[in-house]
Amino acid sequence: MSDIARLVQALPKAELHLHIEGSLEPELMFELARRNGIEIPFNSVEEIRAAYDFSNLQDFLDVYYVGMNVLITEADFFDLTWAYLQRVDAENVRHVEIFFDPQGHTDRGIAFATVVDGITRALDRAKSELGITSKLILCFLRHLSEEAAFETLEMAKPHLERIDGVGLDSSELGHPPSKFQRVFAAAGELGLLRVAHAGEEGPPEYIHEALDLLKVDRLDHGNRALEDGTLVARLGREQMTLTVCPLSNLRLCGIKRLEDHPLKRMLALGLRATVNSDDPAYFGGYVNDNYIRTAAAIDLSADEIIELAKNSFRGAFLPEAEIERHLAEIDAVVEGVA
Ligand code: HPA
Ligand SMILES: [Zn+2]
Repeated sequence: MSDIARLVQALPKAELHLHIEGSLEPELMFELARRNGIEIPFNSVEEIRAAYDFSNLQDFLDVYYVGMNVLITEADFFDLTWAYLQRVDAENVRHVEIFFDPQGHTDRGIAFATVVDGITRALDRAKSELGITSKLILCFLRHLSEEAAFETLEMAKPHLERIDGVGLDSSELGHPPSKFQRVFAAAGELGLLRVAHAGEEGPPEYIHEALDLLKVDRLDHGNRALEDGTLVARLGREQMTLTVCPLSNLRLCGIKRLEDHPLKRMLALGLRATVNSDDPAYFGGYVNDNYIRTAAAIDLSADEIIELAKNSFRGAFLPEAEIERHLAEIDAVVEGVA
């Protein structure tokens, strides 16, 4: 193992940008298709992997929504989530904030409760057996209507004890945050935290809207903020956490080569950037791979890697004392490694 890989493995980390449906590995997709008698347009695990050659976000989403059709029962959602949690436990991830896309399921006739019950059963087991803490974030699909988002928020109401926040994902271009201003306001009144994907493919204006209209507590991606100096200054001043996903950016062609990734520049500009996997089964790497491959490509120093791990806790929706405890753990690990 390289020195970088050893450091990344040793550091306690939080993952703040993970779509649980995007952790569906081809092997499990195949198994669930068989278990549930669902037809998928692939004949083998190799054929599934070969289809993961995307040229933009929409290209990926088209495959992602087909993949999630195999998720039917509470046990399926449990198995999916538990597989992810075991995987990141081995990478020394101590806290996760997981997105789920209820509309991808309820629109296929799956009960909202089936989805939440399966996911939360795995999260509870991770807490008791692995010591991994978690938050759960309901994402609205932005290519669908405001009305559909309100219906989804209504379905969530009996489950608010288990849902910590709302987010906004799916096709960004043509679906600005402003479309969801009212539903985010309603979610805020219910005491939910707010995040949104913005600036992944969309222009800086969408990031301004996420901040000003959706009143987000954290920003997902945010890469295109770098095109707008005023926005960069504001994000730095407010210490807004950006959940950056380098391998996702590469696979969805936001950058041509990982060497072109702006993560180092973001840190140098004083932005609170974090490293995350987004949809690890589709983008070729879990969180540690994102750290290690990016560090090698853009020459991140040990101090920058440590700062990224610290930022993952600073940006987490955890009580201040918990954050401080995780930061102290990182300091202790660094002392030990040094
Ligand atoms: O990377 C993503 N971007 C937008 N929506 C998504 N839904 C799952 N993954 C993504
Ligand atoms: Zn995402």
